[in-house]
Amino acid sequence: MSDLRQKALDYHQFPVPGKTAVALTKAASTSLDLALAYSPGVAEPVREIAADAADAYRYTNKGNTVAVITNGTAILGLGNLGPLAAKPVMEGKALLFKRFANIDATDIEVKHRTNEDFINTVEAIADTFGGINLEDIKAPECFEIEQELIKRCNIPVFHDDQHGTAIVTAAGMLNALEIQGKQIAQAVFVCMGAGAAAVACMSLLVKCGALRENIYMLDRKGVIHTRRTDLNEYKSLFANNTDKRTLRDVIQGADVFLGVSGANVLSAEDIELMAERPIVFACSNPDPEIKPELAHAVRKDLIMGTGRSDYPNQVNNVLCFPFIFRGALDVRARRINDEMKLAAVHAIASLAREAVPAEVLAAYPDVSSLIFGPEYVLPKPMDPRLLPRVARAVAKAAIASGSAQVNELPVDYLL
Ligand SMILES: O=C([O-])CC(=O)C(=O)O
Ligand SMILES: [Mg+2]
Repeated sequence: MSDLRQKALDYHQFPVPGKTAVALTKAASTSLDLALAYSPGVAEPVREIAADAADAYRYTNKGNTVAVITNGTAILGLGNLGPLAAKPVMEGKALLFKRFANIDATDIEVKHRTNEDFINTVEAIADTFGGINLEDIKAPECFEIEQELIKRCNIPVFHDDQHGTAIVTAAGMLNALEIQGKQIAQAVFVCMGAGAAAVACMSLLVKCGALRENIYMLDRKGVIHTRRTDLNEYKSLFANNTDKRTLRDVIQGADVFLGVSGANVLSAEDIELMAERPIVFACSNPDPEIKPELAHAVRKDLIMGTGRSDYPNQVNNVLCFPFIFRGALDVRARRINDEMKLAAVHAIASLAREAVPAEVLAAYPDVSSLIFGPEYVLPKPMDPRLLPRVARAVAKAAIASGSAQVNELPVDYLL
């Protein structure tokens, strides 16, 4: 592990500090180039945009940019370490936007006093960009911040830790349920954790057909039930009218455990109590709610996913955010709505059912085969089919649902 630590620090430090830089897309060698790029030529697009704001998409980089914005209050699973400490993660998201979807992302770390200050700051700069990816903002503030910014901005605002995570979780869950021979409307879910990812995952699974009364969500105080008086409005959405109070009470007979909480909170004895053919997504990073080795030792009929890249079935929002923004930007979507999110879920899920090209296998030399089944319920991040499939599905859904401002895709779009 200390080897990885030094490698990671060196990776970030050399040959230049950080992970991203600005590149020019136009010639800037001659005096004519400069006369076009800057004074006097630059005045022409200025006049066009002043007359019609939509021309910003035509004459500037707006339509291919995303701002990755945080306040550093919930950095990965590391906690509230402040905006500056979040910068490597935000640069990392920018790297992934560029690497997987050729989107130019800018990281922005905001220091603020009140939530209103944060919202005002983001609103004030939003028109610069084609979209806003909110990242690593703690619950429950993240809910209000996102909802308010969606209202105030004309571009998509998407809290990745809620919806990116939820979309990938739902895609993997639909596949895992099918492999285990379970119907989503009959499945009993235990969700350990009640933060941004938990609320978003369970809300999206309800939209995919899960029944609210079959969901038991737990926070630090235990099961979230209708007689609790300490719940915020987001947790209240999942208050179950039940006498069950503890993880042990609800895990008995459960079909699914989703962990978005902390390390080692699920025991082997808990897993033994689950229904036949259970599904466990233990997504806490870096240490899951239960180690896969321990879970498999007690249940041979289990499908297991984690947030980690060194086990099968990695549930990580990188399978979603570059591609959902690609599709949204390409049709100038005003919002990322439920139709677009569900289109992403189904595009990601269906890709895992198809044969994997040799280049994907080559990118994962440690795995011998990637065939739809208990060890492969989600595509791999390096799968080049993710970009065209997910972006196309999202763009089409944006057009069909009335969120797009460009209502036709080129016939060869992303082919
Ligand atoms: O960065 C990741 O790997 C996933 C993520 O958004 C988080 O943990 O906050
Ligand atoms: Mg995050």
